[in-house]
Amino acid sequence: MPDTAPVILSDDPASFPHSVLAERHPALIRKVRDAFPYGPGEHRALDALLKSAIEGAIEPLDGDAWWESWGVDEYVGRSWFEVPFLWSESYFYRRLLLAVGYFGPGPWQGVDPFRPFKLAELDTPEAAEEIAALDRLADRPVEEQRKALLHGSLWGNRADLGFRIQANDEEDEKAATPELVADDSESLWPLLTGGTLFLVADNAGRELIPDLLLIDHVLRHNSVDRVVLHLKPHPYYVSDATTADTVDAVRHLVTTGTPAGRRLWKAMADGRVEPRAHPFSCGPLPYADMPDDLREEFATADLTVMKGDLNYRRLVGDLLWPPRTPFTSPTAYFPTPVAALRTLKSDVIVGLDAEVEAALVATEEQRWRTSGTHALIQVRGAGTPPRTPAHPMV
Ligand SMILES: O=P(O)(O)OC[C@H]1O[C@](O)(CO)[C@@H](O)[C@@H]1O
Repeated sequence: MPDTAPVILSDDPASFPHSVLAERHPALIRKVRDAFPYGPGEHRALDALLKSAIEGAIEPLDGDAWWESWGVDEYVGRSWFEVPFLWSESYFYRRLLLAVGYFGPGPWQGVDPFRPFKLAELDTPEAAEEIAALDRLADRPVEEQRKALLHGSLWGNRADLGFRIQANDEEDEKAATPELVADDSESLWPLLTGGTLFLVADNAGRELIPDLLLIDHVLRHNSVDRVVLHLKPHPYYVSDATTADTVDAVRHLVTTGTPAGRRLWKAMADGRVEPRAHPFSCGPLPYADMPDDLREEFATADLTVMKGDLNYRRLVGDLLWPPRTPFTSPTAYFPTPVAALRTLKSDVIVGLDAEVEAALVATEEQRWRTSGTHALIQVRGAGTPPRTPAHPMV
């Protein structure tokens, strides 16, 4: 199997990355503009960002030491579409926050432009049903509870706990298994037998609620001593969870009378659930390039669970790997056993069986890669020696 693969760019107008930059980003600027009564200065900055993102070039982020270390100077002057997709998407969110004055100083400093969307998610009937389903789950055998909670966390807002509990085993297989293109969950549970779990969170709202319920479960039933919850230090990719979003989610569980809410609140107070927010979590690079302090921190985990599509891209590299590349290969550098729970929303994929890939291509051509209708649970246990892979820059 190859050690590396082509970096995903956005320069092909027929590609998924191109549509993200050319269509989703402008639509997001419109949404944010409509959600707040920003003043003329912010509107002008958003206009300038829109123009730059579509027809302009990468500009310096003056005085930003992190972004300088992440290669901004190297890309200045190049089209957003010609630099790695992973890099340009992150750069977009940085520029968006700058445009709305998030980093201040000024009246909009610290005002999360995505907060209204994240809060709205907590008040949906689907979120209420998911919490209600927990009561019904409480009487089930622990194995059934953990499977339902794992799948609730995996599918985030798509396949709720209600669905998992109501379906009997046969229906469950029929409805869920074909959607899972890889399922290493049997290797996951033995890794969750004690010590420290690092969970690298993805989205707030209806994804974070099941993540928190899973955390509560492994603290109670899997002898996990401590969970380090990696969050974003500031708003990112619209719905990514920050500490403030986590507090909103735990408070929501408490105010809806969910017993897990009180337990999680207490676990945060006594340090068994510890939020972390490293600047690299909003960086535009793969985890293979993480700084030494973060690598050393991850190395203290007994297991790291990466949630979501973006974390997957950063874990294996945002590269066009042959889909049958073993998951163990591009993750071998990671300092701990690592698991990915991800719905497929971008072109990157590794660890597929030949038959699974053939069936997906036969029925959907390449749409399965980005449609969000498939998911995976992939695990690399202990025993694969860490190494430093080559992640090419463009
Ligand atoms: O929330 P998730 O699962 O990380 O998904 C984010 C994904 O959405 C996209 O930004 C596309 O909209 C992908 O590029 C990215 O990987």
